[in-house]
Amino acid sequence: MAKEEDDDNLPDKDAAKEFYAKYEPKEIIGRGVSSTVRRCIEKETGHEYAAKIIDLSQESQDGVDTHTMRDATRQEISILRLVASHPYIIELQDVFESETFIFLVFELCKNGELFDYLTSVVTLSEKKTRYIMSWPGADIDRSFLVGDLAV
Ligand SMILES: Nc1ncnc2c1ncn2[C@@H]1O[C@H](COP(=O)(O)OP(=O)(O)OP(=O)(O)O)[C@@H](O)[C@H]1O
Repeated sequence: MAKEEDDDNLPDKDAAKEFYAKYEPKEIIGRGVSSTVRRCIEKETGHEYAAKIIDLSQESQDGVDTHTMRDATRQEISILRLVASHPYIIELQDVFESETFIFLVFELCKNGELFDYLTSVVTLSEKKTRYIMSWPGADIDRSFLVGDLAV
C-alpha cells in the first residue's frame, strides 16, 4: 500500500480508546512529515478541533527511532503548554498517548496556510518589479514576464 493510503487509515480504536471516546475524527486537513491532521468533533460539545495524529511505529519513521520521536513530541507538548493562552499561538487542547501513536488536539484554524494567504494578498508594485527586472540575469524571459504584467 502507498504511504499516503497508509496514513489515511485511522489508528486502531484499541490503540487510543480515550481519544475516540471523546472525539469523532473526520476528514484529513493536512499532513506533516510524520503526522496526519484531521478535523475532529468533540462529542460532548460539538466543537471542531484539529487532531494531529503522530505515528510512532518504527516502519513509519524514516530512520528516526520511536523513542527519539516520542521525546521530541513530548518536548513540543511542554513548549506549547508553556506558551498556552498566548493570542498568536495555537491552543493545545488535549493530548493522548498510546504505544504507537500520539494525538495532539489543537484549536482548528479555518483560514488555511499563512503562506497561501500571503501569496494571495502580496503583490509587487510596478516600481518594485522594474527594480527586480534590472537585476543581472533578470532579463531572461523578460518579454514573457512583461507580457504577463501587461495583461
Ligand atoms: N490546528 C490546525 N488547524 C488547521 N489545520 C492544521 C492545524 N494544524 C495543522 N494543520 C494542517 O496540517 C498541516 C501539517 O501540520 P503541521 O504543520 O503541524 O505538521 P508538521 O509540523 O509539518 O509535521 P511534523 O510535526 O509531522 O513534522 C499544516 O500544514 C496544516 O495544513
